[in-house]
Amino acid sequence: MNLTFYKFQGAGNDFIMIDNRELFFKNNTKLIARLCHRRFGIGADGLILLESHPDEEIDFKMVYFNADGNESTLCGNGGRCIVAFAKQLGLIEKQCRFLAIDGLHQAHFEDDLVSLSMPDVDTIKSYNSESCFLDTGSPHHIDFVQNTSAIQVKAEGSRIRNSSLYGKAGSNINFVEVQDHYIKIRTYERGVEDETLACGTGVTAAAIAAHYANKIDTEEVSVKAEGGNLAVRFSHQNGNYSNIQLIGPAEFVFKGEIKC
Ligand SMILES: N[C@H](CCC[C@H](N)C(=O)O)C(=O)O
Repeated sequence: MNLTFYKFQGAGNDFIMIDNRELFFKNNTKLIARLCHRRFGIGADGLILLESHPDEEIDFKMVYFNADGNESTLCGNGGRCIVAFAKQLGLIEKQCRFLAIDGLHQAHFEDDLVSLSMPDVDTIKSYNSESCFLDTGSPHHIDFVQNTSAIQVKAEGSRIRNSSLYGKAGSNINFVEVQDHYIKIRTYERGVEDETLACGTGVTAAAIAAHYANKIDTEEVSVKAEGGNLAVRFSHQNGNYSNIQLIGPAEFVFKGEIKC
């Protein structure tokens, strides 16, 4: 059987996109892991299905799988890429509403960037002044560091992710450096089990954590990831964060067919 797929990337976080409105592709952990494999497959951080939704007010449904083949929680960059994919398919124009595993999301285009609504954050667990945990649709551990370039992200990220701190479910691990007018981030991603060039829910978590820790005082934060620049906007009141938007590029790379 030949499978048609589209490859997209958002700040270097890359995904295999499949138009699954005919429900042709069935969830198969081994197959998804092979498709995401950088040598034996197409290669990607994750695979995303675009499916129809019965409610005409909802443009489509998003189903996300990590590179290990397992379905996972919200993918922020993947959410921005599926919006660009839906536009390329002619499903939407300038804005949309779609359903993901954590609920409804709105998205719109800002010039050639995609802005995605992210879930509210009202609980942040501070371990100390330089470390915390929060969930932005996916779980994120944040360590504030002096210099992200000096971090052995795969080794240190894997150690924390697999420690007793996060049990079997684990967490994504972010190393964040706060500069005057932006923050830098490097992320070890759960389910990829390696550093990715960007992580949308991680970028969102880093911006909110930096504001919560009084390391920044603006409600719009520029974030430099290894694979590109993103921005996070939010409203804040008494430790509650709402109207959160993740803004950044979401680009088509190529279309292909693969026997599977
Ligand atoms: N690996 C993450 C999901 C994808 C997150 C990332 N790709 C993003 O853009 O948010 C997890 O299992 O929690």
